[in-house]
This record gives sequence, structure tokens and C-alpha cells, in this order.
Amino acid sequence: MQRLIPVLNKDHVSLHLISVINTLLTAAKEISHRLHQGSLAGTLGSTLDENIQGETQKKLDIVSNQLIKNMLLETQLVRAVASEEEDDIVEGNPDAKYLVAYDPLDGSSNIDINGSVGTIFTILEVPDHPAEGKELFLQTGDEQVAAGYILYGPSTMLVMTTGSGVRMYTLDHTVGEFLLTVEDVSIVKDTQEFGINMANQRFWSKPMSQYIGDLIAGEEGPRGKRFNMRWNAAMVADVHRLLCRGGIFTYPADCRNPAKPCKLRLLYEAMPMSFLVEQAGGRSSTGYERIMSLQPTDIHQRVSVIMGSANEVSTCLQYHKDVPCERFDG
Ligand SMILES: O=P(O)(O)OC[C@H]1O[C@](O)(COP(=O)(O)O)[C@@H](O)[C@@H]1O
Ligand SMILES: [Mg+2]
Ligand SMILES: [Mg+2]
Repeated sequence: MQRLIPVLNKDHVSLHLISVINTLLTAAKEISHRLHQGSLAGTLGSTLDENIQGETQKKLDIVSNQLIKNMLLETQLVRAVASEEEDDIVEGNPDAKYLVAYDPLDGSSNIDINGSVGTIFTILEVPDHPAEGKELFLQTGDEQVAAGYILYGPSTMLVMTTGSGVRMYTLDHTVGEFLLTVEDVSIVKDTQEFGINMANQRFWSKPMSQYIGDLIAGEEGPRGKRFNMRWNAAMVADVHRLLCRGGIFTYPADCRNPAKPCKLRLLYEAMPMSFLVEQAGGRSSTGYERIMSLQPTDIHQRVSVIMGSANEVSTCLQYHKDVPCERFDG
């Protein structure tokens, strides 16, 4: 089985970028170890703090954030990092070329129940135009040079793209290395599986209510086939499923809280996952716009997400076509 670095070399990924990726993976191996130790590592449970988004921080959110941040900044190859758990960006070497944005632990509510969680990351280059501070990160998804996630499930996997397809690697704990296990990930175009938090149904927009209603209607409904629902409460695990066997995953904007209509973050959740999904032949949209084309205005900006099997996403977008966007975005 091939090791990661020779595969990246074959794809002509630059040595510095390989080094940044490798550093992220060193941190991920440490996170994987702590998660596997569970209660024995003394890092389960919550802190007394909240992050900038008003969410309770788990101890492992903080530990994972520190590990990734410190290791990346030590390389001197990173100009700045942006993290879900940091209010602002953290500056590194002013002469460095790379920017890394990440969600250190996605699916935090699964930590204490021994469920799947993951680290999501995107790597960008410092833009050519003059930019300072968080402006550095305000680039579209099309400008990503690498993106992916590390899934801490029954096995620890890296799923990554550097712009020439998507590959999956599995961590071999005996040698401490990620080995190539799926060469060319391709999402099937049609599916009978969907993932959405049904508890929010009464808050959805009309197109989304109608679309999901038609899926649930099964053989008797307009779709004429039975759909099944899957929900992990961890985007990383839900997107992993659709990369492996197709599906549609959505966290749409809703009217639950007008100040926070969307849940998922553009820069370090939706953008990297969209890069993976498109590279694997799938589609990704807000319902009205391609996520990869959105121009971010803030590092913690949230966005509506619909992604997965190309034909099913297209069907969902048809429901949105003639209905003006309710502009829940924020
Ligand atoms: O089940 P809920 O509460 O609607 O939210 C689940 C969603 O929230 C998230 O856990 C948000 O990520 P974090 O754990 O990084 O905050 C997503 O992974 C997931 O899709
Ligand atoms: Mg997350
Ligand atoms: Mg998180």
C-alpha cells in the first residue's frame, strides 16, 4: 500500500505544501490517540467557556485546536491560521505562503458518546493583492490548494484533495502512517439516502419542506421510490458516507433564530467539503449558488449547505428554482 508522501509527489504537490499537510497529520495522529484513550486520557467533557459562536467548548475542542495551531505555526511555513475555536486569525511567519483554516473537531457532541468526529481543513495561498489580517482568508473555494478531513471513527482516515481527484488514506497505527486505501473517490450520481436534522422541519423554507416531503412520500409520492434517512450529527461523518456510497446531505438555512439562520461555517466546513464533493463528481450548493464560488465576507460566516450525489442535488435545486431565496443567510 502506498504511503501519503509518494502519492503527493506523484501529483506534483510542492514540498512546502506537503510539509504543511504532514504537520496537520502529526497533530491529527495525536488527536486520534487521545480520542481512542477516551476517559482514560482525562480529556472528555466540557469546559466552562464558549467559542465566538456562542457554543460550549469541549475540552477536546480546545486541546485539538492548540495542537494544530502550535504545530502549524512552528513550521514557519504558515502565514496565519483561522480556527472555529479562535475569535480572530492567529498570525505566523509574515513571509510564509500558506494559510490554513480548520474546524479542529467537527461533531463535538459525539465526543462524549464515543461517536465519530473529525478535523476539517482547507489550505489557501496568501493572495497576490494587498491584504491584512482576516482579509487574507476571504477567498473563494475555487482558490483552495488542498482540503480535506481526518475522520476519527472505528479507524482513522484522511480524505483529501489537492485538485486532482479525491483519495482516502487509513492510519496504520502500527507504523503511524496514513496509507492509500481508496485511489479515486467517485460519488454515485443517484441515491436513495438523505441526511438532514428533521427536528428543524417546521423552520425550513418552502422549497426544502417540499423536497424532503416528497422524499418521505416514497413509492407513492412524486419521486416514485423509497428514500432512507441517515444522520450522524457530525458533518464529517455524514459527508464521509456520501463520498463512500452516495447520498445527499443538507443543513439548510431556517428561521429558528433570525440572528443565526445557518449552522455550518463557510470557510472551514462548507468550502473544504464542497471541494471534496466536486472533485469526486458530486454537486454542492446553498440552494441558489455554488458554494465554491461564494466570496466570503467573514472567517466565521455561516452558510446553507446542500451537497452530494449530482443528480439528487440537481433535483433538490429544481425545487428552489422558481422560489425566491428567503435570504436566511448570515
Ligand atoms: O444535530 P445538530 O445540532 O443540528 O448539528 C449537527 C451539525 O453541527 C455540527 O456538529 C457543527 O460542527 P461543530 O461540532 O464543529 O460545531 C456539524 O458537524 C453537524 O452537521
Ligand atoms: Mg464543525
Ligand atoms: Mg468544531
